[in-house]
Amino acid sequence: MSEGQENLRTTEVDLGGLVSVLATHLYSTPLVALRELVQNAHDSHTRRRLEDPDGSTGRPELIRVTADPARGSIAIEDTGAGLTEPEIHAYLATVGTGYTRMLREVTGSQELIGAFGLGFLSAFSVAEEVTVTTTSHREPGLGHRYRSRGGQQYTVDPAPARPRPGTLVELLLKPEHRQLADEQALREVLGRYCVLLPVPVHVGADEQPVNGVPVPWRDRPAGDPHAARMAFAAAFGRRFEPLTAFPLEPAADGSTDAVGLLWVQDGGSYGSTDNRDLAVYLRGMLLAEDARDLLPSWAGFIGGVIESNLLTPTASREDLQRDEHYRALRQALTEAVVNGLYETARLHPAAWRRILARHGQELLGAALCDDRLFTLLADDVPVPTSQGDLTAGALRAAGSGAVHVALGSGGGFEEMLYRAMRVPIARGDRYAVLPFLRRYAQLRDCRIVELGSESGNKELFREPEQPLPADQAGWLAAALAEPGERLVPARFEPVGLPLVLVPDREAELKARIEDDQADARIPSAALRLARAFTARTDGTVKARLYLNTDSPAVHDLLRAYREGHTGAATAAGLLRSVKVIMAAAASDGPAAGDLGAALAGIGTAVAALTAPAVPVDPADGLSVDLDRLLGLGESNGPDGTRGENEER
Ligand SMILES: Nc1ncnc2c1ncn2[C@@H]1O[C@H](COP(=O)(O)OP(=O)(O)OP(=O)(O)O)[C@@H](O)[C@H]1O
Repeated sequence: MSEGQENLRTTEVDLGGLVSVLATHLYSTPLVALRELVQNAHDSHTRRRLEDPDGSTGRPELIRVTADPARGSIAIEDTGAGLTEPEIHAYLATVGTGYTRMLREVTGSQELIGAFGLGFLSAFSVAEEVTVTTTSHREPGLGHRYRSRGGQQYTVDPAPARPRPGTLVELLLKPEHRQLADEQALREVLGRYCVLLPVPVHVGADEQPVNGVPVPWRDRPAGDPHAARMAFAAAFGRRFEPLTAFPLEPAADGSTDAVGLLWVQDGGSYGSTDNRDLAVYLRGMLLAEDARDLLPSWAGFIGGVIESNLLTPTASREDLQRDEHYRALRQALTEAVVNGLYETARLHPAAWRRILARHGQELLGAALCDDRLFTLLADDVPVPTSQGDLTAGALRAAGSGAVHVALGSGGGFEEMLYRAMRVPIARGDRYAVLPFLRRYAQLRDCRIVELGSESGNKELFREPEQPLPADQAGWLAAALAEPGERLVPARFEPVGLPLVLVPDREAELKARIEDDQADARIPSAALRLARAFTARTDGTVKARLYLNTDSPAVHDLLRAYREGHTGAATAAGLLRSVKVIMAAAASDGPAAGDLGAALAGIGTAVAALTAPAVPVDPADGLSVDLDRLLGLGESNGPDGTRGENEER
């Protein structure tokens, strides 16, 4: 004995506490107890076949689960190997040890499910008393009855031999779990848990097993494989109808053994919808009911069932270890979804059209996350526009070779102009539309006009022939623009329109995306993409005030200013009011300026222009400054002098 080993002590186990934790806290739902017991019954069938391949003691046939609502009990009956009395003590009643794992190690059988020697304990999470009556196929004339309340102590007594080898497990349910004693509920739960188990599982007196639907990737059913896939998907997918179904094949490089079926669900999806639904089976038993994280995050419309023997379950068998097989499976599933969508587009055009119509919005985002998907979808996926859903190609054709997209949330002056020209405009405020079209334009080498951005507006608002002198531009900016508005002299149609305020849509978009982030409504991948596009916007310029240098009204205004005309400020005040009123009419959001003040400004200007001439006292040469009187600001000309027409 080495130094210090004389102090070696054995750790004490508080069996009562351990049993209680395992029985009541290991699993997320009491239904798992049913799964564990059916799985034990199934393993027992496999054991019997392995130990008695010739069937000298008869053949295992089926598993039957019955409920007695009056008594509040459930019974699981199998025709498997049964247990001898020593086996009851050594395996059933010893926590952490099971015969099943040993048998798998010896035989290498991949059909055996049990591994931890824990599952039976889960019976005590739902039952106040558990009775196991069993006859081993090795001792067909003997019967034993195990009985326990709570799992910590148990008795085993002789019992009449069962008519055939096998085991009957009876659960007297705790009052809070009595509702489980309902055969219809059992059909639903077991239909999902057992769908891939080869041994038939019947509920109550049913002649049809709950796992009677042919498994398309196993049974290779005769006839149309697509029809068989659709039938399985329709039977399994509880919430949605399948629009199409395609297989998950084993990876060619052997990185994953997973096989199964994926389908596109009916039921509209939006950018932020996540209806991913993936059930994972291990050796035929449901392991993870909602393993959505194995599917790509953009595939919110995909459902599926897969099975793999390489995955490792956690001890509760409700989740999977995140090991290299898990990662390889994720990769394989992404490939399978993309391949499946390609196959659907090629072989099932009607289903493809329905998928595009149902999931168009989400596919726009998906296309951005996967290059192959982008190639598939670029010309097919509908984009929401001012003229309904159109493909990017149709949008481009109608825009004379350019794709027009509005950055704002609808309306707006620039959009109005294009609508008048009957050019459809994509709704850039919708999920993924803007980055999708930017990428499309890059890929197809076409022009993209982003209405509301500075570059997009250049298409509408042309440079003036000559720049405005700085003093005139400065005066106009002070007289017409509010803080956050930038005055931009430009030429545009119609010339009758002297000025127009165009909000900076990129700044709006940025603000909205930051809002969305707070709401966590957009999946993070899509949000990152959107933010990358708005990162260059600093948001300080909230709107551009385009001043039409072709407009006669602007010519007159500038002339009046240059000449020091007192009416210049009155006219500018009037235009400022017009600006605010037009902006309010064009926007569906809050008014860009103070609408009340703008309306009042019109009245003030009209009053100023129609006020009776005030007589001038030639003695002191003073005149009444109308503008000052009206509170519209200084009316000084560039040099601070008054114009010759000031008394008019
Ligand atoms: N219905 C049954 N028929 C025959 N043997 C059974 C039955 N149920 C349980 N056993 C025996 O009891 C052992 C312990 O069962 P338990 O469910 O606790 O663990 P397991 O199935 O081996 O592993 P796991 O915890 O992974 O389910 C099994 O290995 C098996 O030998």
